Amino acid sequence: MDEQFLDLLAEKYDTEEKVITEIINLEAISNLPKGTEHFVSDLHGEFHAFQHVLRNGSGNVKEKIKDLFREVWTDNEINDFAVLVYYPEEKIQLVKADLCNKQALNRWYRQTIEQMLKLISYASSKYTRSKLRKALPEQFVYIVEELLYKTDLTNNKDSYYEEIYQQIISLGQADKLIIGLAYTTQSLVVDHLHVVGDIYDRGPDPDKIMDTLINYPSVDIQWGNHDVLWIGAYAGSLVCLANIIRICARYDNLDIVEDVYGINLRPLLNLAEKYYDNNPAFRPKLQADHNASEQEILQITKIHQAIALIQFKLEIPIIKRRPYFNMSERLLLEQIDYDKNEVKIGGKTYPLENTCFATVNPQQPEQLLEEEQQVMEKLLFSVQHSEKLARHMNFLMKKGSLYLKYNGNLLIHGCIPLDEEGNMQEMQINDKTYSGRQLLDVFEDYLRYAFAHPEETDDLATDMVWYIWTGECSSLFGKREMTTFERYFIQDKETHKERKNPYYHLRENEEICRKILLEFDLNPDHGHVINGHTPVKEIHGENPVKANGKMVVIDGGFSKAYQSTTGIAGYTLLYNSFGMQLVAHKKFNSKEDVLCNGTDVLSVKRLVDKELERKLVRETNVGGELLQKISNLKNLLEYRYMK
Ligand SMILES: O=P(O)(O)OC[C@H]1O[C@](O)(COP(=O)(O)O)[C@@H](O)[C@@H]1O
Ligand SMILES: [Mn+2]
Repeated sequence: MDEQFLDLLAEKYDTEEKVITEIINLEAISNLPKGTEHFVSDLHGEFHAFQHVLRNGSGNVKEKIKDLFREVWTDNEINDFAVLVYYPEEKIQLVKADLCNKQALNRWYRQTIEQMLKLISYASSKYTRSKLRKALPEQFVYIVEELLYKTDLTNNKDSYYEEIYQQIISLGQADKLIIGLAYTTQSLVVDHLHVVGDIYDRGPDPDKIMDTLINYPSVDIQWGNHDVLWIGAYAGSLVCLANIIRICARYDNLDIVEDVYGINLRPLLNLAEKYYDNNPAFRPKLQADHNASEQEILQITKIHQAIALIQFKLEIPIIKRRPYFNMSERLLLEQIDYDKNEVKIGGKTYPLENTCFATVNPQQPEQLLEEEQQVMEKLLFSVQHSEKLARHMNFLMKKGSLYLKYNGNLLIHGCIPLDEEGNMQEMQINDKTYSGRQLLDVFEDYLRYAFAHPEETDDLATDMVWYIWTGECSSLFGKREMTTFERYFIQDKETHKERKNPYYHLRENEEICRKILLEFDLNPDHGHVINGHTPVKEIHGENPVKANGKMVVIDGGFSKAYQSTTGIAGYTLLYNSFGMQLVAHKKFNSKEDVLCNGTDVLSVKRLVDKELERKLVRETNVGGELLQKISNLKNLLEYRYMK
């Protein structure tokens, strides 16, 4: 082993005792049961529903409460306590309003603190003391440890412990302590979070989700196509930028762009007011509780058209300069007969409706008006100078990747592009052909390059980010085409269909999933492919667990806009030392509903896979790192101290 490396290591472990203590410590940790992984996907800006799933650990919190108190508590008591763990601040206020005098409240405090400690002790039983310490509310660590680790079998210290409880209450610290312990419990039931893509678009609060993730102790992200669109905009792709604004307009979410990220929409609005009018195809999809006035709706409708047309124009030169994107069928502005108001697609002619082509020059439809050009330049400047967006995009890059191999599983938002025979679909980029894992690695390299060079706006890397959003070989899109134009302007629903990659029917087949796992050097006997992206239509009997358990699809639709097609409000997945369980969530109404009615979103659990033997830390990704560290320390021991 490299002596220089060992010398460096010796600076930290400068006595034999220190080396030995660390080896013992790491060996012990690697023999603990593996921590619980929590998988979520397709959050689509639904911050409150996401918060709820995080706070209840996909049902894990309640499960632990039941394990402990099932024999002695009613269902109502269990629910009440669970709600206290999820939303401690609000629940304490409700309890206070309910209890009529101070004595009753103090009794409640006394018993609640003790119950919380029991729960924490149980939820932390597979972790080291040091890990638990880190999860405890900082200002109470000493007191809580004292109460958690009481070992006095002779009862000599009973009054000492009782005094601690009473002092906490009389010094007015009970609220703070209970709140802190509730958050400790939430963080103990899940060890690591995977977000399998699509944080952005459609719902109102992706920024709040990003802030939550930034503060989450242990998380990784597999980018979704919508996340890549935002990364692309920040990286200098004008067409990605037009797309994100179009989608925000469509879902009445322009506040995210304007108020949250501070991007000035005034120039775009001026342009929109000048060239566009009301148009039924471009009226925003409004949330049930919206309070937009007709005048505001009209403004959004105009912005929506202005930016959609800019998007369609911007696509043309990219499609032309990248023939291997194989997207010439999407040059639709060139296929329009502007006099007859018709378009030709796939040899067929369709009448157009709700058209708004005032800014289009039929001879050169790709040409932006000078005003449009200026609007886009200003928008891009604004986007690239938004501090908040920079923080969120940098985090997406740091914690994110196109796919992830983690504890034997393959996590990917969309698909592995395949041909009808189940071979890895090939894509030619410049003069080279790529497929499977190699293709995904190339995509990721381009995306990272584009992000690192935001000043380049028309290079291949930047175009490639847009391709990942919408190209047929993209592992995040997985469809032959995106029919945005047809959905706005053509009535015939046949044209709206987006043909899915063969992956989406082939993934039902176990052999295919095994082949994919092998492509990524994963063990097909133990691994699973975990996908988001396509809403699982439970109401039509679709099964999220496919290919004899090798494939799990967890997009059940956090996105409110899609809940009527899925019939539920999303799936999440838990993977603990005993195996994998899928959780189906019922629709989340509001935090207030949970607090007032004590009803949790009912979550139905289903076993996906059961480990024959309990899985230990040493068998995980993190365990691999620990074992490497142990081996380094053993080398150090020999090199430095055992001569
Ligand atoms: O539901 P909308 O807003 O019309 O969006 C539809 C578009 O979204 C997409 O489904 C992509 O978004 P998802 O990744 O959420 O599926 C496109 O394939 C489709 O054209
Ligand atoms: Mn998606």
